[in-house]
Amino acid sequence: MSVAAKGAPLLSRVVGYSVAIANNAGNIIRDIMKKGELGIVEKESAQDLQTEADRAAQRSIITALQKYFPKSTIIGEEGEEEVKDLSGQVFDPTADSSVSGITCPSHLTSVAEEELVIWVDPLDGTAEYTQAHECRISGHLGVCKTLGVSCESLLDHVTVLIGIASGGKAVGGVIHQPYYNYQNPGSKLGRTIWGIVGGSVGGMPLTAPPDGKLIVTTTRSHSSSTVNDAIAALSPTEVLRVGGAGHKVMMLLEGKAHVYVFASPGCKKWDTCAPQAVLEAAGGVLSDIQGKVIPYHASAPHRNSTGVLASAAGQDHQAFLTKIPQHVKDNLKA
Ligand SMILES: O=P(O)(O)O[C@H]1[C@H](O)[C@@H](O)[C@H](OP(=O)(O)O)[C@@H](O)[C@H]1O
Ligand SMILES: [Mg+2]
Ligand SMILES: [Mg+2]
Ligand SMILES: [Mg+2]
Repeated sequence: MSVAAKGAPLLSRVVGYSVAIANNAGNIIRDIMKKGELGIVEKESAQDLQTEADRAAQRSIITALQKYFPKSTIIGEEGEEEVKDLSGQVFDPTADSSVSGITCPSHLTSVAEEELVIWVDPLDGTAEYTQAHECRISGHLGVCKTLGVSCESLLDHVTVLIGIASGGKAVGGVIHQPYYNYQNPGSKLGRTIWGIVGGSVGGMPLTAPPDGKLIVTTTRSHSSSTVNDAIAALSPTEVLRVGGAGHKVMMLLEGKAHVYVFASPGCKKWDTCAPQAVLEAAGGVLSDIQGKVIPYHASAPHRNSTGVLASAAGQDHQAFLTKIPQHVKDNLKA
């Protein structure tokens, strides 16, 4: 059923419109990088930056969601003030009928707008976005001398996250990756995956990670002894250190990693709500490092102070949890 269809469940419409809204935010993010005026400001620290792309993407996402779902509660990473200066333009998602096949499980078909809490991360991977920009203005080509990876590849860590919660649970989500396909100049950039837990998932093919290996994906910029102890306890065959909470979960969905381990209080509800919903729609699991469900009520603390553990579909999440050392779990108390 098309999301525009009158009888479509509200949750299906929110997911369907959010795909178009996230794709539009991806255009804004790419345009600002192209113009090269990022307007970088520090938030809590020099490691916690915000760019004009974060602000403009958030304005476009939240004003559109507010217009079409005014009774829902919308929480964006970049706070209230970043939404105020409206240029009067509100993106219209209803014209985009590219999304089809969204199915909603019976227990979610009657969810009311007032029950929805929408967690928005307008640009996940700001550090990688700004580093790629720095590389460009300093004329780096190919492998970046300071980073040891190709500067352009950092752009692949950037995602736009729109997560939908009902009853404090992640139930729907959209992950847009604006620089997907950057390796093929001239090709269409960007891809978007969406899902409803217990319903359908779509937008990109799902691939299981390889047998006979255990590939862990984790932080590239917030390591600690606790983070590394948790990783070592799983005896991985490979560790991929990358940016972006959304990007790490995409790696689980496309078979590049078996598990995402982040034994640190670094990420927030807007980093995990959308990835959790899409991952669980695809058969995976996301919990905190103790194995507890992450709450997404409007009044939930924004910080995920007890870490993140996410397993690809078909992996034994409980077995991973059992291997996490007790001192790691003790270090990450709520
Ligand atoms: O939206 P941003 O601020 O880029 O989100 C951050 C997360 O908050 C942070 O936890 C992630 O840290 P790691 O790279 O160490 O996983 C960062 O990548 C972004 O997702
Ligand atoms: Mg984020
Ligand atoms: Mg962000
Ligand atoms: Mg941020």
